[in-house]
Amino acid sequence: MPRPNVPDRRDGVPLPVVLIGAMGAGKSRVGQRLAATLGAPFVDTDARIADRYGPIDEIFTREGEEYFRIVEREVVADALREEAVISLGGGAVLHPETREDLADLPVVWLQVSPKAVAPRLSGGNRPLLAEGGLETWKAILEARRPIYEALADLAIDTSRRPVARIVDDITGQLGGTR
Ligand SMILES: Nc1ncnc2c1ncn2[C@@H]1O[C@H](COP(=O)(O)OP(=O)(O)OP(=O)(O)O)[C@@H](O)[C@H]1O
Ligand SMILES: O=C(O)C1=C[C@@H](O)[C@@H](O)[C@H](O)C1
Ligand SMILES: [Mg+2]
Repeated sequence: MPRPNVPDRRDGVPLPVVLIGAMGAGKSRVGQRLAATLGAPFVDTDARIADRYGPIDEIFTREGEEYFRIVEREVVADALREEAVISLGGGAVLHPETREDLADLPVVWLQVSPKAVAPRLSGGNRPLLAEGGLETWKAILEARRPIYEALADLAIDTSRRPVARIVDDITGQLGGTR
């Protein structure tokens, strides 16, 4: 039976559907492609924060991470009410209210190995990786792994998979299952 707070389905995939995971796992890129495949709206909470408050690295520098998490929570809470594919920032799951919201929604955890993520991180502007690079990325992932694990309905390793295959996996595994 459909859940009351999962009001819509596209190709059998319940909406909203939420992508979580580490920096560079592919949440933005896979989310965009999944939304296009389903004909659903796409929301990237990092992009929305940047639209409303300016570049994320500048928010970190000017106001600090604690302030960023408050702003992020507001944007995430609004987004999770939309019938859309929603890609969260890597650390959005740190907020307890976001974890509560996600407990009732279909959540896909995109995973990636350190080896595969290294080249993906080279171009980005990620304030938490400004010092320590890949070692910092690994430490952040290990600290968050239990959270991602507890929230995920489906985990997909993106390390050596093209985006189209990942989207097929998601639609195949979530379609008609909830
Ligand atoms: N399956 C994939 N195979 C190869 N490259 C990929 C794959 N998925 C994403 N990428 C590339 O990796 C980089 C990071 O991807 P993306 O921005 O989607 O990650 P993200 O999870 O949204 O990261 P962040 O948390 O920093 O926003 C981009 O250059 C993207 O094109
Ligand atoms: O993993 C994180 O804590 C972050 C990931 C990015 O998506 C951004 O939300 C920001 O750079 C923080
Ligand atoms: Mg992203």
